[in-house]
Amino acid sequence: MFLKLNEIGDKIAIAASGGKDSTVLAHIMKLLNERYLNRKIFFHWLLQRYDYGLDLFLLSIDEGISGYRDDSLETVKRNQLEYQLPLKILSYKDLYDWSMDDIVKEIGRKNNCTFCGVFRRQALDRGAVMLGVDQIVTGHNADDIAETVLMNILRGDIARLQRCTFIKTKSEETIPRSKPFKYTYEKEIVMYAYFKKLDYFSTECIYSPNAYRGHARVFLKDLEAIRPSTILDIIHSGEAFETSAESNPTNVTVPGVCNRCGYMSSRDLCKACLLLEGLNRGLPKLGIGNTEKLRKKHLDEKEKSIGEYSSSKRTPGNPFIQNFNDLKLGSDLKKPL
Ligand SMILES: Nc1ncnc2c1ncn2[C@@H]1O[C@H](COP(=O)(O)OP(=O)(O)OP(=O)(O)O)[C@@H](O)[C@H]1O
Repeated sequence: MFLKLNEIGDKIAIAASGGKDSTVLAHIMKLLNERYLNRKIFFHWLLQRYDYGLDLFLLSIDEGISGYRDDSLETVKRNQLEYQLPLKILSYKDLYDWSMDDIVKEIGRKNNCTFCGVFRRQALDRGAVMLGVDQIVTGHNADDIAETVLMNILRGDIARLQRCTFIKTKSEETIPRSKPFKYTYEKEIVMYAYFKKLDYFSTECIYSPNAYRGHARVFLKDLEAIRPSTILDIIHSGEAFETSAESNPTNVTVPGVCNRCGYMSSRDLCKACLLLEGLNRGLPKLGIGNTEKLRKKHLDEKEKSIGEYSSSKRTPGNPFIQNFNDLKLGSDLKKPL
């Protein structure tokens, strides 16, 4: 499985949160990569199977969640010493000027996971570019993927449903990501970590109790109690929806860059910049839910109020007359990579 996802000589960033999944992932990748120098010994062929020849890195994102991520990053640092792998840590505060603590203060505990997920995805991509890796691997397990399939069905998000079960992303515009634990149950990972006495951080995120994912998780656990194969059944159902870019235009992403941050995006303004724009303007709901509707509504309101505003007072630099098209030209929020 691991070898099929990677090629010998690949540079791989292991997305390390300090939790059980990514800790087990780092442990196993390190183990599979181990090189045995004494090749003349009798069981040479047996031992050589581990010699994957990958160039491994740990990549962690510090979302700025006091009492949670700071502690889990300490676990990552201990594992870095244990596994002797280079570690890169990037923080939301440095990349976006907002930590999750700041964001939650601004928007409350509803929808905060949307910000965290979008920012983390981009932060991991940015870290991967800095490290010059060919691929990112994450610790998503079978339970996580089944939850995602369920959530996409419940939200009617067909585009995501068609690609959420890919073991390796197929988009040409970003660094590929793979999920080697796609078919591994969470309980197997916990047992492995326990019996191998791995050092991992097991506290749930303090800002996620209200997340929609939590409801999908509870529902899934109830179903699993009735029918043990539920998790893999749901993944297989999700796979039945998988479509390639050739057969379905919704899966086609046009490679490009965000006009604001210059980072990879299939749209003029990437989702992270749209969310940031909302935060910086005191309109935190701007990038949540049906973005198109909100963009249009916001634009209409601006245009209406501009019409009521005396034209003599309008100046090109006046923020009052900025609309969303102006965002494409802006660079005030741009942070260097
Ligand atoms: N802050 C982070 N830094 C780096 N990678 C992360 C981070 N948060 C999540 N990931 C990656 O995404 C995967 C799934 O995220 P999830 O939120 O389920 O992680 P977790 O519960 O904090 O920890 P884990 O999945 O490692 O047990 C992780 O296994 C890890 O590979």
